[in-house]
Amino acid sequence: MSNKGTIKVTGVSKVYDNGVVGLDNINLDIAAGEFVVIVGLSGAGKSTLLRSLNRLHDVTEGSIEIDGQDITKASGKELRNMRRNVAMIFQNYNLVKRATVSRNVLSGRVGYYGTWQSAFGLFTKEDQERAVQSLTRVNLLDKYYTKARDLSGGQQQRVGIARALMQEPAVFLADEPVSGLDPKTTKVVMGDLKRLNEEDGLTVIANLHSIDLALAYATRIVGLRGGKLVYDQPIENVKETDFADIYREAEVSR
Ligand SMILES: Nc1ncnc2c1ncn2[C@@H]1O[C@H](COP(=O)(O)OP(=O)(O)OP(=O)(O)O)[C@@H](O)[C@H]1O
Repeated sequence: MSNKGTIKVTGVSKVYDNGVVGLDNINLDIAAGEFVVIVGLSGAGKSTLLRSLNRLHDVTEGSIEIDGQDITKASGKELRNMRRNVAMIFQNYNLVKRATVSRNVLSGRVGYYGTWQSAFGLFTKEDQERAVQSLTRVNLLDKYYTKARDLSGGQQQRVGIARALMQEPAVFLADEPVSGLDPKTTKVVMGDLKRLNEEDGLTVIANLHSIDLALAYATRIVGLRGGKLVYDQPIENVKETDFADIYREAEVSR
């Protein structure tokens, strides 16, 4: 089996410019195809960890190997290639609201094009076909020509998933992907993520606020508190009572 989709976080700390410690010496080894849910109080460092994994921001210390390559040291073309491999969906979807669904989905492909090609929207036939396939996988092909702003929140998030799929990633980061969605829509979005995880072997790492969702979808649960990793167990070992400790206030005020 290839190691596509493995992540090795070693001694990672992140101190923001204002001195706030976002992450404090995180060590984490994730195998390809895991569905890791990160839980913890607001401010525990969950988003900081996700944003470090695709280098949306730099870390202060430590290394993050994706498929054996350290993304914290990569630059230029190498970094662009690594970023393609690590797709992300966001709490607020980050779609271009006035653009069509197809245009939003195709934009997931820009990492494969030069600047001028993507500026003029010169996407190849293959990529247009790829967009059709991505939308089909989230069951939204009928919205191909619809403007993103005319979709419900759940549909917008699924467009976000289709857009992320265009990168052909091995790793899928989901930063609170279902907050604000009703229970039924939440199930559809989480179901899409789980299906991609199981069918394509995508490594999924999701920040979630709901313990029930964490228990329902994760193969492994990681707990953060005050920027530190305080819990890391495969789902078989997780007891509901474990969460009380993860959700305890961090002792050190930051
Ligand atoms: N850009 C920033 N500049 C300074 N401090 C920041 C920045 N982003 C986050 N922080 C701080 O870093 C810590 C971790 O924040 P982070 O957003 O990672 O937490 P979180 O667990 O994702 O919280 P939430 O569940 O509310 O999204 C918090 O103390 C936060 O205030």
